[in-house]
Amino acid sequence: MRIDIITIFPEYFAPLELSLIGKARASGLLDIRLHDLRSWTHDRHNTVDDTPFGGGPGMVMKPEPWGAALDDVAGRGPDERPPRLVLPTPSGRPFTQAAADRLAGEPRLVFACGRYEGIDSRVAADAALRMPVEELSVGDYVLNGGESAVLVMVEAVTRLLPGVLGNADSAAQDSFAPGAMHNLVEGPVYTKPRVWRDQEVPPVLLSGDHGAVDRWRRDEALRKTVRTRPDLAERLAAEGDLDRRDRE
Ligand SMILES: NC(=O)c1ccno1
Repeated sequence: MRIDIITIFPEYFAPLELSLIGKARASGLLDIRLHDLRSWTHDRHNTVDDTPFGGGPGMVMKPEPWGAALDDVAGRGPDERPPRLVLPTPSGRPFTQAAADRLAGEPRLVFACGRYEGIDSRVAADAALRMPVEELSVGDYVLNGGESAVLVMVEAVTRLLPGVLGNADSAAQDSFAPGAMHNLVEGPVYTKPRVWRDQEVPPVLLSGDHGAVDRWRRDEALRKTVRTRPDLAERLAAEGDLDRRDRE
């Protein structure tokens, strides 16, 4: 997968040199390219923003640098599939595990990091003439810019690519993963020592009975989901999963 990130703060993405994503880039599994939006400005101050039409506080990112940057970065050959453009914004559709799974199937993603009050809305409309465009939100809160949201999305998406996680099975057992963990969050996990500060590891985990361990883990995931995510528990109940799983 190739990922292009356009931002006025390329240094924000230093963490993508670390850990599993860093290793995937070094191995060629993942091609992440950073682009400084100011490279597409031509004035002395490398201006990327201006006051909003209609008045109001803050500044809006100018369309010209974004248009030129996307023309260059998201440009493609006549027989190449266009990349998918992702715009992180509080006003976007929720970025969920399902969205991460879907985006992990894309050969190319371009992330546009807005700042200030956002990017002139004509940029997304213009880009949509040439490529699929998605506005996605990592949560119902506002950040100072899209960079933190893109770090979150890039990590959630790229960890699903074959070969990035050490153990391919672990993603399937994560909270929200499609299949057995759909609408479920993970329950508790334990490692050595068996007793720590008078807390003992649940004996079933030491039993060697894999069926019993699987059932215990599912029950604990259900309990955790009911306790911390009643919204998901409602969905499970509506799908009849909660009752069926409860009985198992
Ligand atoms: N909630 C978000 O995804 C976001 C992006 C930029 N600011 O907030």
